[in-house]
Amino acid sequence: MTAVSIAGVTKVFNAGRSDEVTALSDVDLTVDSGQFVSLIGPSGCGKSTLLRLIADLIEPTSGTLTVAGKPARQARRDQEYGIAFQQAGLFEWRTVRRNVELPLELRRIPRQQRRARAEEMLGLVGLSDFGGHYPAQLSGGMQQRVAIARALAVHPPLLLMDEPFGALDEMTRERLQTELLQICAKTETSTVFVTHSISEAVFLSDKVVVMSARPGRIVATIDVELPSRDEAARQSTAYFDTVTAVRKALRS
Ligand SMILES: Nc1ncnc2c1ncn2[C@@H]1O[C@H](COP(=O)(O)OP(=O)(O)OP(=O)(O)O)[C@@H](O)[C@H]1O
Repeated sequence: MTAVSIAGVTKVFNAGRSDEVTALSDVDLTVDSGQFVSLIGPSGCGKSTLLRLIADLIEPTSGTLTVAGKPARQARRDQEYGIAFQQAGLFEWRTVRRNVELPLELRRIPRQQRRARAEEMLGLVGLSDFGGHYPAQLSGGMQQRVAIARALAVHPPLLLMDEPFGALDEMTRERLQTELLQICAKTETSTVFVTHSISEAVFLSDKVVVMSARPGRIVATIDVELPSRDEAARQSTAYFDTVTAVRKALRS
């Protein structure tokens, strides 16, 4: 099964005006079911634009884009994906539990079921004891885990993440990377992940998509084959070789 299929997608902002920008030009990309794919590239190369197109937050100027085999618009209606951005984007006046319940409320899932699902998700991200807290009472890393729990609450087959760990310190970031991989494996979720970090992209991904700017294009797609996805993998030759390959692709 294909989680995301993008063919010949171009996105022009402000077409016909003096501030016209071709953010993406003729992009092809396939994300297979269960795959973890990272998008990496210089600032302004269209990573977030591509993610927003998949999420149907904006429309392509040309080309086709399907999510779970459906047009992006239909996939959004069917809540085929969850989204987590760099800012956790939690509602400060809602408890952690009620933040996670929000997408279920929007789906009109009965209260008891909502509560049970929220507890399950909080367990998954290691925050079972914090359901009654408010976001301001949590650290940045914990808030990010709540955002991931919320994105996964409707059990979406696809997770879209835009630099979700960008604001965190290195240690927290590495811990969350390992947790995210475990969660994705457990829930069989496909993921499209935007990052500026080569090491993060390589550690997390089955496939790293390298982009260039003006206009945004895919310049290389690098498959990642690591012996494992635990801390030991960060010391493996395959890991260092792949980091070098991504760095070279970014430089060219
Ligand atoms: N709503 C918009 N209106 C006009 N131009 C836009 C809009 N959104 C993005 N752009 C332009 O499209 C290009 C790609 O932007 P995008 O945010 O996708 O890049 P990015 O790779 O995610 O960058 P960064 O790494 O800095 O977050 C940029 O030149 C940006 O100025």
